[in-house]
Amino acid sequence: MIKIAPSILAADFSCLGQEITRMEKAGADYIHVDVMDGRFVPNITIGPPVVAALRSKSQLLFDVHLMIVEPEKYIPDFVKAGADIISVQAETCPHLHRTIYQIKELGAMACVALNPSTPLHTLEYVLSDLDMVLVMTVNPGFGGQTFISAMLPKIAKLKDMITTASSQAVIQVDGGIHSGNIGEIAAAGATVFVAGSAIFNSKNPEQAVAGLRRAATEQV
Ligand SMILES: O=C(CO)[C@@H](O)[C@H](O)COP(=O)(O)O
Ligand SMILES: [Fe+2]
Repeated sequence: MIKIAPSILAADFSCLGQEITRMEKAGADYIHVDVMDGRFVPNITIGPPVVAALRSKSQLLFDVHLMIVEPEKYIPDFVKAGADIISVQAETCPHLHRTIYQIKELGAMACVALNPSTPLHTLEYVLSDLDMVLVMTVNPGFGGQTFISAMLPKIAKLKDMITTASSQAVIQVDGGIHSGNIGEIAAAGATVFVAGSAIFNSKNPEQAVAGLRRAATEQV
């Protein structure tokens, strides 16, 4: 039930293929791919050709987090490249319902990400259409930031909204997750955990993944 998704933003970009294989061997469930455009966030990372090149390196689900403006222009390319889950930031989607259905019609799982300051009611009328909701627990753009603890009540409130809406959506969290805080985040209702620094900066990624999973599972 608990899913651990290493973010390759913290990987060695000179050998991303090997880094992904290393994460699969370490017991990861998903590979989290952060796509940044230098416009929605002040950082630039990778695009569909890199995702396509990495696709053959792992059987794991590719969880592609789009931190880009006008994501609807690029979603088909990312799905073609091998994305299994596409997350769009709600702040970039004036036609959010349409974008969610664009993702689903292309055969990928649809997720909407919310910045820390974006209210949950943005999702009120689309919650039952979603496979996952991503609560950003840092302001997007960089790895290695500190978890914003005000997101704990937000996660708990989202969990209630999902139950009330009889939605199948699971709650993902991303930013500043480590073995010391994952328990309380799981207790609030999250089940999918993105972790970059906590896994890639560890000397033993297998132990890091197992430790995160154990600490989260104990609280569910
Ligand atoms: O989307 C983002 C940042 O914008 C994340 O996926 C980070 O890459 C997570 O890194 P850590 O906070 O775990 O180091
Ligand atoms: Fe991310």
